[in-house]
Amino acid sequence: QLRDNIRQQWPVPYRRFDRRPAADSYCEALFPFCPTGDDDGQIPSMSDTDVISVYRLQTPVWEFKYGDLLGKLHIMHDAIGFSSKETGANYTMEWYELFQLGNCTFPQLRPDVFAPFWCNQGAACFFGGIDDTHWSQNGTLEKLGEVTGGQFNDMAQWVQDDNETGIYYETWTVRSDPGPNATAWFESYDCSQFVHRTYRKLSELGAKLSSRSQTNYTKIYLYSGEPSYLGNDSAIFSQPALKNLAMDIRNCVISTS
Ligand SMILES: CCCCCCCCCCCCCC(=O)OC[C@@H](O)COP(=O)(O)OC[C@@H](O)CO
Repeated sequence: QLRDNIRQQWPVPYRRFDRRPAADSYCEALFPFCPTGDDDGQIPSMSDTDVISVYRLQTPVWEFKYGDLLGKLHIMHDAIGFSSKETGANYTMEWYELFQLGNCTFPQLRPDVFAPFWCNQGAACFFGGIDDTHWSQNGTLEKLGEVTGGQFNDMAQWVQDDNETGIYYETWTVRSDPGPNATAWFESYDCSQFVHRTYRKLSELGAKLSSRSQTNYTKIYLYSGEPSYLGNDSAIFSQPALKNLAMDIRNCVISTS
C-alpha cells in the first residue's frame, strides 16, 4: 500500500505525542480515574539501596462490579505491584481508560458534531497499597523478583515519560487473518501492553524477573483486508464530495453502539 508515495508500514506505529492534553469536557467518567493516586501522576522516590519486590497482578475486568463473570470469558486486567523492603510500603501500578472501556472501543455520535467522537484517553495510575483480595481472589498475585531502589526510580521516570507521550487507549488488535503468519495492521495499546513495556524496561535496567506459570494476556482481535488511509476527520467529515463515505462511517458507529 502506497500513501503519498511512502510505503505503508505495518503495523501502523502507535502515535506518540509531545505531551498529554486535557481531556475534552464532554467525556464523563462513571468512576473517577485513579482516585487514590497522586494528582500529577508523581511516583514516590525509593532509596537507591532499597530492595523492591515486583508482583504480577491479574484480575477479571470489572471484577469490582461483576466478580469473576468476565474472568470466565478470560477477559483479564493486568497490573504490577511493588513492595519496599526498607519502608514496608506496597504500591500498585496499572494503565487503563479514563472514561471506561466501552468509550475506548467504540466512538460516540454527538448531536451537534458530524464526525464521530472518541473519549479514549488511557493513562498510568500509581497508588499506595496492594488490594490482595481484589487481585488474588479471581486472578493472580505472584512475586516475580526484586529490583533495587535505583532501578525502580529509573523505571518511574520512564513511566512518567511513557504516560505523557502515549495517551490513547486502543482496544483492538487488527490482523489480516487468524493464522500464525498473519500481518498485524494495528496493535492494541491497553493494560497488558503497558505491563509488557514495563517488564521490558525493567529488564533493560538489569532486573531479572520470572514467573512460575504461563501468563495469558487478553487481546481482542479484528480481522480485515489491508487497510487504506482515507483521510483525517476534517477531510472526511467536512467535504461535500465525501458525504457518502462520512454517512457510511456514521451508520457503522450507530450499528455498533
Ligand atoms: C463495553 C464493550 C467492551 C467490549 C470489549 C471487550 C473486551 C476487550 C478486552 C480488552 C482488554 C482489557 C484489558 C485492559 O486494558 O483492562 C483495563 C481496564 O478495562 C480494566 O478495568 P477495570 O475497571 O476492571 O479495572 C480498573 C481498575 O483496576 C481501577 O482500579
